Amino acid sequence: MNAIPSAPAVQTVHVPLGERAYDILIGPGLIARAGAEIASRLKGRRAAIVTDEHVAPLYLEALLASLDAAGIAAAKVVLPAGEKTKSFEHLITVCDKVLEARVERNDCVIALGGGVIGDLTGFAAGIVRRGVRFVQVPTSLLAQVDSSVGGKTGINSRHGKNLIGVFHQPDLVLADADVLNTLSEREFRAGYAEVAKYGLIDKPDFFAWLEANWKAVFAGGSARIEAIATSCQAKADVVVADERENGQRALLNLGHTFGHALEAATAYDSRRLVHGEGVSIGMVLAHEFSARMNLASPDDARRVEKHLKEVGLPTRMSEIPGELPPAETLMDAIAQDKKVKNGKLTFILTRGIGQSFVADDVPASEVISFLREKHP
Ligand SMILES: NC(=O)c1ccc[n+]([C@@H]2O[C@H](COP(=O)([O-])OP(=O)(O)OC[C@H]3O[C@@H](n4cnc5c(N)ncnc54)[C@H](O)[C@@H]3O)[C@@H](O)[C@H]2O)c1
Ligand SMILES: O=C(O)C(=O)C[C@@H](O)[C@H](O)[C@H](O)COP(=O)(O)O
Ligand SMILES: [Zn+2]
Repeated sequence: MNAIPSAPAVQTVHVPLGERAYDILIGPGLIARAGAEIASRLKGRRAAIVTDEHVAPLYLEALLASLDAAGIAAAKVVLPAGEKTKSFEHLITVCDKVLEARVERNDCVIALGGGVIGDLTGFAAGIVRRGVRFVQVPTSLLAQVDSSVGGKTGINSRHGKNLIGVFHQPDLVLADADVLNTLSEREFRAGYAEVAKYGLIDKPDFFAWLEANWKAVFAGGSARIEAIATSCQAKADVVVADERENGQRALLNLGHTFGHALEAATAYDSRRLVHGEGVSIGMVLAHEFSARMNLASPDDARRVEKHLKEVGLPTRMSEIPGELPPAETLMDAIAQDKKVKNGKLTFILTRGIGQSFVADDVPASEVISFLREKHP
């Protein structure tokens, strides 16, 4: 990693996916520029903005004004905030609103919000008229570093997390760093778990840089933009190599097999657990499980836990408020994971910091006895 640059400026990460290629712009003032950026890239002059009730009062007017100034007429839909919004009920609302607004294939649907709004809106954009243009304006750290990039969209099912959805790449991502100033500390930390994830997958230098510079990242300014851009570049590289997760894209799931099971076990109740917190606990579990399988040193798991704890993230299942179901129920959720092939479990395991790999055919018996140990 480089030293922290002095002045925050807009950085561009290009995602070279052939006819689905797009830019991710990261920096200050991008909501004010959104209309101009969209108008210069897309032919349509109509849009539908989807946002949530926390983000709407903060940024919707500014986005509408920017679109209006660029000659783009926009409809809007404001949904409840939180993970439970990733549901069929709200998908229907968004699809109806987009159709009512006569958004055509060359027009666009804009997600203004965190990963919940991005995943839901991207799914709607992928299925209305069999696919309309899609612009991500991510407003949470998690959405800026992860969910707005790569084209995974979807909703949750009673059978588990993100089980219904499509791949639908955005045409543009506008990550306005200024908006992170209104994000709660808890949500900022949750997004940070996904930032740390990139270091733990295959960027040990980035992880070490985060250990040294996390306070500057939390404080804002250039270090934050640097961390967001590094994360987006890391994700873009993986997505370009394996857009539809036939192999190595599964690395981006580090910590998620356990994390998603915990989200399902807490009924997607954000008072108990949010996605990034589940990923934080899941990444520690993945490192501990790797040590238990004699793949990595227990010191690596301790180092990961130390850093995540230091920034204030939960690292243990016991930190989740309220009762958790037994290990067997967590296993049921894990068995519904999309990485399961022919009934065999796939986990992202590690040989050390920044040395993650995709492990097919992980014995369920090992996982259940590990879970029983961790959650007696
Ligand atoms: N598609 C992908 O590749 C991908 C990647 C990672 C996570 N995800 C999904 O993303 C979701 C989590 O996203 P999230 O952490 O952004 O959650 P979220 O969308 O629920 O946002 C977190 C909270 O912050 C609020 N908020 C967002 N931006 C704000 C701002 N600027 N100021 C004040 N409040 C703001 C929201 O209203 C919400 O209450 C999960 O559903 C997860 O599965 C998807
Ligand atoms: O983009 C990906 O690929 C990821 O796995 C990123 C994850 O951080 C994200 O939570 C994603 O939604 C998980 O996907 P899923 O396929 O496990 O539902
Ligand atoms: Zn995630």
